Amino acid sequence: MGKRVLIIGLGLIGGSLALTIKKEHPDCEIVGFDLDEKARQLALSLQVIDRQTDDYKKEVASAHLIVVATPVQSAVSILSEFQHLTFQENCIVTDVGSTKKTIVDQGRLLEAAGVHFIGGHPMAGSHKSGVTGANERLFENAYYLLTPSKETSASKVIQLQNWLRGTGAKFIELNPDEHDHFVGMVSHLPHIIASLLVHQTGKLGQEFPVVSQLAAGGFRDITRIASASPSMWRDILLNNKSTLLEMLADWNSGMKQVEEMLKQENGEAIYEFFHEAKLLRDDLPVGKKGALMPFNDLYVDVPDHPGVISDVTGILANENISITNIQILETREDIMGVLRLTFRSKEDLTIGKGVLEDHMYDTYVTP
Ligand SMILES: NC(=O)c1ccc[n+]([C@@H]2O[C@H](COP(=O)([O-])OP(=O)(O)OC[C@H]3O[C@@H](n4cnc5c(N)ncnc54)[C@H](O)[C@@H]3O)[C@@H](O)[C@H]2O)c1
Ligand SMILES: O=C(O)C(=O)C[C@]1(C(=O)O)C=C[C@@H](O)C=C1
Repeated sequence: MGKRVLIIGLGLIGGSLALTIKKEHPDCEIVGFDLDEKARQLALSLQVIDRQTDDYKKEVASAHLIVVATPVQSAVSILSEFQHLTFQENCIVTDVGSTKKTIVDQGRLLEAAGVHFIGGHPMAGSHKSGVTGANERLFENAYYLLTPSKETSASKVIQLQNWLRGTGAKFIELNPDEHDHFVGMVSHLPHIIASLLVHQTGKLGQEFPVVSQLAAGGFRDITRIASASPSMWRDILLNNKSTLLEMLADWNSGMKQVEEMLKQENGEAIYEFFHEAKLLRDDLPVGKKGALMPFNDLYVDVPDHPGVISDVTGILANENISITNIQILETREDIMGVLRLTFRSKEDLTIGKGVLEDHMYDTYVTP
């Protein structure tokens, strides 16, 4: 009889992890629970899970791996309920929450009772939520952050990585404070900024509806994430409050400096502000594995006329090169647009770049 995995929270991340676990461990049984009955039924009919339960507490005792994949606040409550339950001796409990300190503090109480808890956070996702967006390749090449405590045995960490190896992610260990600080900077603060930008634009758009039509590639790129789940992000902010308050104070003082430069029409300072940002941004690890940049992406300038996308994909298909994602970054009438193609590997990217250039397309690895 194979092992049993219990996934609590059958949304984008829980569903995607269920798929990756099943891919690498086809003999295991994946049991799924979600508060929302529709999500449970959907996960079952999409074959993301093998079986659903409406009472996870009954399943805990027979599970070898338990993944809590709910929004952060619910994850903390579920872990606190776990204290009253009985687990198999070798069961590993993990989570996927975007903040770690409060969850790990709760998980540690379980460790004290002999349960192996290891906090986790795959640094990949989407602004989409729900099991319909589940994708077994979501975590490929991404960093998967783990926050074992000093007491967690190395063998348990390796066992968890083995369960999760189908993600194709790169594991990194951080302590929960480091995690919340670093991820606060590269994920949580940007989310607040993107959302405020949408609010400010929305206000202007109420008065001048044309504004929303003017919003082009730049606005779309910087605000895509504002379409994500509000309840997920409410929980993230509430669970990373002190870090984010410090970062917002820094942000406000940075904005004040920009305001001063502008009031004084200090062109030199404004130039330096943008120049330094450009150098820093250009120096980010493009092409290397990293939480900040997409991987194996090629940008292709394309004229905005019908058939161009099938021409590009056809050229690649003739060379047997698969693309894992294609995105149109900018489409303005009669003006050049940009396609972002994501390849499976660096080799595919290099060959794809070569053949597209042979067909007179302009391509770039950095946008
Ligand atoms: N979306 C991302 O980009 C991303 C990336 C990495 C980590 N995360 C983290 O993963 C977790 C899940 O995010 P998601 O994007 O999958 O969200 P989601 O909204 O797609 O799914 C969450 C699911 O949890 C269920 N749920 C809520 N409370 C529950 C409870 N008490 N018991 C059982 N089920 C419950 C919801 O019904 C929903 O189906 C969050 O903690 C989030 O911070 C998200
Ligand atoms: O790509 C996106 O849409 C995301 O917002 C993913 C993202 C991120 O900020 O990078 C969001 C939250 C998660 O905790 C991890 C990843």
